[in-house]
Amino acid sequence: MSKYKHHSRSRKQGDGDTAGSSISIGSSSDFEEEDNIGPPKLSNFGSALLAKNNDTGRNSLLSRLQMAETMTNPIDVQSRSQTIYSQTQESPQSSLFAMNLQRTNTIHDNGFTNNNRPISTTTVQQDHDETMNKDSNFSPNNKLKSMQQHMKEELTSRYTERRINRLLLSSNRMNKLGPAKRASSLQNLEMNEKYPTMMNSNNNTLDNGKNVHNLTTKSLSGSLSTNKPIISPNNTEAVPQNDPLYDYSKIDFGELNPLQYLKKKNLPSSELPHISKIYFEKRKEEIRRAALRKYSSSKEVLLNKTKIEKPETIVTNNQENINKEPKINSFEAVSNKPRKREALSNVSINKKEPEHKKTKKVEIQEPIKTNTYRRNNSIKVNDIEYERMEMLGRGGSSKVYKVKGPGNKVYALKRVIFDEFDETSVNGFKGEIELLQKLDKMDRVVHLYDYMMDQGLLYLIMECGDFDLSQILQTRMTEAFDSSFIRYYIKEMIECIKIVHDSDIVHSDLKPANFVVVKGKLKIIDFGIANAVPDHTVNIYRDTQIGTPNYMAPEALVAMSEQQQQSNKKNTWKVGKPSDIWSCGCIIYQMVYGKPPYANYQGQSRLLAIMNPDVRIIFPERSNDIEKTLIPKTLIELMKQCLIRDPDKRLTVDEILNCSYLKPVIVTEFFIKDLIKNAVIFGSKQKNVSDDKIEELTNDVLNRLDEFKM
Ligand SMILES: Nc1ncnc2c1ncn2[C@@H]1O[C@H](COP(=O)(O)OP(=O)(O)OP(=O)(O)O)[C@@H](O)[C@H]1O
Repeated sequence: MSKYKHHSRSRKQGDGDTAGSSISIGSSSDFEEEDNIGPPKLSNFGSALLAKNNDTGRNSLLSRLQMAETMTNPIDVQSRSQTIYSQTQESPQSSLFAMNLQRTNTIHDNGFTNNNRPISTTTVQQDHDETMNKDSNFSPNNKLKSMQQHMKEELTSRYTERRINRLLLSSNRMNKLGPAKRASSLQNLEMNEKYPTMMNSNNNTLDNGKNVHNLTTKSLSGSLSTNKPIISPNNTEAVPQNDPLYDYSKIDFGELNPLQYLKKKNLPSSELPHISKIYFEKRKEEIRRAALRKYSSSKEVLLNKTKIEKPETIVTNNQENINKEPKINSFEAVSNKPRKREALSNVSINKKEPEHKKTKKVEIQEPIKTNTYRRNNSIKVNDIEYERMEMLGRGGSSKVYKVKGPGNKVYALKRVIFDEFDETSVNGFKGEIELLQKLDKMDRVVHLYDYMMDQGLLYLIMECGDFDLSQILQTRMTEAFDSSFIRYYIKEMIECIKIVHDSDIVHSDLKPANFVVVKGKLKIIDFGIANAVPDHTVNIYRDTQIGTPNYMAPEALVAMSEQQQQSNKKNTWKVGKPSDIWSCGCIIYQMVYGKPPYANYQGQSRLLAIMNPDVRIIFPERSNDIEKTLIPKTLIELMKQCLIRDPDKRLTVDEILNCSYLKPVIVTEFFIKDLIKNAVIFGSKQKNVSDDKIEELTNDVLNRLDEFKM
């Protein structure tokens, strides 16, 4: 505020001064940039003093002397001197100007001379003459030139200092500039090299005198232009500036985080982003090394188990493998060649083997790194190129794409990311491939054409479906209850499960999304946590994954929860074919009422509700939609029979397929009339009809039904 006042005041005074109104020190092109970022400009009056009679627009004592000569009123002189005094408090240039005035011993801060004499033209002239006399070598012109030169240097020094200050504070921003801007910033820095002595002398005052940097001009510009380390005097360690070749191991953070390190080494806060970057680079490296160690040991274990033929490549290529990690977020594959046909021939499931001794036959083939293939939307799986068309869906750790293969044939490509170091998940996927292979000839299981497994990525090339059952149910949500639709899809679904159960496999994660319609037929697509049931065993114990809680059977959840409580035991739980029937019951329930039985419970309470026998499932008589259609009793009965808590009492797939809801008898009107007529005639002759007689009659009617079916 005061600055503004003085400034305007000097301007006003300068208004009457021809030089002051038109000349300013900032008018030179050299300083144009400073309009925005440089130090405050001199007042017009000060500018005039410095600039008048100088063709290049620079400072001139002559102008000051000339002005002093024109001043006849001492008060005028005093007020102008006060203005100068005020300026010395406000801006570096003004203070510089005052310094120069002091050097000449002519005008003192308060408008008085050193001897406390009021300033007058005579005083100025006198002092001037005295000065001239002290140094006989100094002609007035020489002195003026020398002063001009000195003031120019001082100004440049201050200007440079400010620039360096700013650059230090924004040095981290430099790194974010584009090449062009960075180059221009560096150009500005180059001038600093012209004044190394000045810069050295100003070093200690940088950064508000907090003694944080003490950089030399050379080290700064050098570091920024050549990416060499900045060296702090308090810090013997160097801070590399984006130097890719810099050995980060030189910096030892110890237990410190970047901020603590910064403080300990007394580095400026502007270095924090850079230090942090180095810190995280180091951390990343450490993690990589740890992963490498784990990778080596896991691979060794895996090799022993799966008898991989070329173990030496794993060991020798460890570093290489890590560097060539596939990018998991893109549709890219590390194209390896796992000799798929050989792998498939290895697939065989020995049902006789006890569960704990079961050996996985699908082997991970060592990658042959000659065949990497990436092109836009294309991917090669075992040397066959597929072009991505659209995404079909995604699962917990997978994405499924519709792709076009040789001869424009359409396939589903499932790309799964898994932890290659986690033996359980590796085995899980191998198990899924085995099951798909085992059921390959079956009509109700999606066909697996090819697969490729390597380095945490699994690719499955499968038969492509049009929709999955969850999508179908979703679109039906808004429509009224339709018994024919429900009957059709229950039948389709149970046909799929029958294939699985007949192969002594328990799926254990049945849900609508795991069925797709392929050319009008429902098929199972997913065997993520399925497993083969050993002979003569009803239930098997599964480890690893949990199914989808909405559709999970109570016994599976109870067993799992018991296992969890015994922390020393493995996290396993019991599933059997009846568990799949429960899941089917839940899916049928969703078809009828729009959501699975326990859908109204959320999270943990849903699991508890499923496990709790006191929480009974309600089977409303009418549908949930606006029409409130009466639900066929046979359908309600079917649901109830699937959702019995006792697994042994649940229906089997064959029983479901033969249930009266799925095998309804539709008769003609004539049949009903005939039946009633016969019943009345028979009743009129009989006083009482025994239960046995009714049973006999019923069977008779049923046996003749085929004749009367519509
Ligand atoms: N062969 C296929 N044809 C058409 N769509 C498919 C096919 N395979 C999968 N999808 C779609 O991709 C979705 C996810 O597939 P999938 O269930 O196999 O993944 P996932 O990782 O095993 O899922 P989750 O682990 O949740 O069961 C499916 O719900 C389906 O919509």
